[in-house]
Amino acid sequence: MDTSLDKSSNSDNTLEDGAWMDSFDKLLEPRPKLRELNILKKEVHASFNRDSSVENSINSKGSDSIYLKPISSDINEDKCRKSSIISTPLIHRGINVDPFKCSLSPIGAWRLMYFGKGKDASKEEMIVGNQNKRHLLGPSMNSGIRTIEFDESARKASFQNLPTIESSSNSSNRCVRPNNSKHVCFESAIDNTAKSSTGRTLINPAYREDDTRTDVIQKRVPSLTLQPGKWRKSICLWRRNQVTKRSSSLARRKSDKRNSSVEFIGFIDCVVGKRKSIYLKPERVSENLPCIPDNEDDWERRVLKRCNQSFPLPFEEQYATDNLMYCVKIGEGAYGEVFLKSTNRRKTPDASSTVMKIIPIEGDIEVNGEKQKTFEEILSEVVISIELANLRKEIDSANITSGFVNVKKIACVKGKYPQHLQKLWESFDKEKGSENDHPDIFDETQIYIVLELEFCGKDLESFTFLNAEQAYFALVQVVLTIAVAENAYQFEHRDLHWGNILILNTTAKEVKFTLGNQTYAVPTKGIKTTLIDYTLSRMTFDNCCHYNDISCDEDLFSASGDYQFDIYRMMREALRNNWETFEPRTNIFWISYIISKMIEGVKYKNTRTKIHTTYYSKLKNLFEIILNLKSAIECARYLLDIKP
Ligand SMILES: Nc1ncnc2c1ncn2[C@@H]1O[C@H](COP(=O)(O)OP(=O)(O)OP(=O)(O)O)[C@@H](O)[C@H]1O
Repeated sequence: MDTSLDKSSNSDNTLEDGAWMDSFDKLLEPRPKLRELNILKKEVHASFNRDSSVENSINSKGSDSIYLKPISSDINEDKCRKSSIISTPLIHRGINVDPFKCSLSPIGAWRLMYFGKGKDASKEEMIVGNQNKRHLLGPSMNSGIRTIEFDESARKASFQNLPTIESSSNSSNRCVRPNNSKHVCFESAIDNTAKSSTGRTLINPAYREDDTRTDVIQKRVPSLTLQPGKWRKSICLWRRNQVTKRSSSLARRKSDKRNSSVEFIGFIDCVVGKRKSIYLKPERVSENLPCIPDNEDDWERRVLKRCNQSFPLPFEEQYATDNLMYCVKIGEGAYGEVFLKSTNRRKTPDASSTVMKIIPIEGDIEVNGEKQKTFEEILSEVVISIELANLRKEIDSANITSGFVNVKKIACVKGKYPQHLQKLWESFDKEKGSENDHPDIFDETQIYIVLELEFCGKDLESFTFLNAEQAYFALVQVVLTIAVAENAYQFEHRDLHWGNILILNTTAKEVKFTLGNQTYAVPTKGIKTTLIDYTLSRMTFDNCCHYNDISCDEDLFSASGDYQFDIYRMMREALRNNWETFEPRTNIFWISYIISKMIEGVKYKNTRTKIHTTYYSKLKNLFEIILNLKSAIECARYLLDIKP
């Protein structure tokens, strides 16, 4: 085997495909077929040995890797680098160049068998391409070979319900292929740990083998590696990328008579689930009826009522330049744009600033690769946002909290995107790069919902705590906030990752909560926490259950890269994939995740003090028992030491 590389004579310092193979290897070689399918990147190069493929997979920065890169950080990649390297580094083999340009390993995470064998080979590859588990082609962060068996009925089920993948950890690692089923073998993991962003590992007692809850873990096969925190945009981008690849590859294959019968199954229709609202009145529960008749005008009327309007107002007038003197774009989602309106010339955000989320709705054109939301779909988000914000108003004196983001105003506007907002969009694009469509795509008929929210500070991921005591009391605030909403509205947040907990410094000494008519004052320790983003949330309001049906979102349930992605699977298991069900344990799962982040993940200024050590131990002890609790209310009682 010739491993020599002449850097000077060839800028592409890679071996010829197949250079490392002997004749037997060549017989079994699946890669040309994979490349044809566009499953494997064309620029994947042969590795020196099988295990070095992991290096191959992590040395690329530029290619369209299955690792979804954050806009601003490489944490995920670094973490993979730390945890996945299993081979001899090139340097130890006396090679001082980096011949590997790809980020997707040809061998490492997958051990594909039965490719390229006999007449049926191409057919079989198509079926692999058809699997909803297509993204399993990613390098696993963990080790251990699993045998995965796909047959036709299992494949269908995988679109509807729980994963169809069965663990065969007790059986041999070899696949045996009966005539009528398709088998794919690849490396995967049964990961019973919570991984920190620093790459260290927290073992959660709930994941021990003897616990029935390990079913959750046994069933899942992590594959799509996501950046911890905000996942929606990454998953959307990844899906768009996959769809583009697949449609061009499908077009190619359609022109190929031999394979013309093979079709891909669409999979981008369920990006963040489907928002639903159903009646819970006893006589209507069994019918699962929508809260209001399926009449488009009625949905619009309801949204407008929530906006205190009877028709959409002109966008340009409502958000005129004069009202937006100190405005800047601060973020974006697949749903739309986020601007910050400050009250001072320096545009420094404070509690008087307003965050404006501008969401185009009802239009025919796709925005950021997505269909626009309808009045029907936006209604329940509007209702949840308003009612949770109203919990601060003491309307219901039994349950009071200011822990949910305050909604200053919701407006429904119509027209072209105002020029000055377009300019702010362009400045953001220039400085940070936007993945969204330019807002000049909207014409005068476009309708938008503008959510004006109180500015609530930095998210948990970027905040630096003084010490663990401050973090502990932040946790108490979060738990009480959820507990109050749980009590008032059977609320479950369902997506409480560290990007959705905001923290602002405060001079107030304490923050009050009323939970079931009892008022508690929690020390702030100088900070106030606020929860945002109810896209996946569930609540019962006015006999109506508002929830997001993500039962078919296989990609989200297959994601890995952080304990966060186990939580989606744990919720699915607890809810038996019926997302309208009230199951307050989902709140406990997220509290467990937040504690894990406070133990490993968040930043602390002073870690050498006694107070830090004391509260750090408290967090660790709490992490040990948290999954034994059944609701945020029970957790609040536990933290406040209240007897039930
Ligand atoms: N009330 C608020 N105060 C301060 N910052 C906010 C507030 N609401 C949102 N942000 C910030 O604005 C940015 C966009 O937030 P948002 O939650 O709407 O988008 P996202 O969650 O990234 O999108 P998606 O819902 O698609 O995941 C984030 O950086 C978030 O921290």
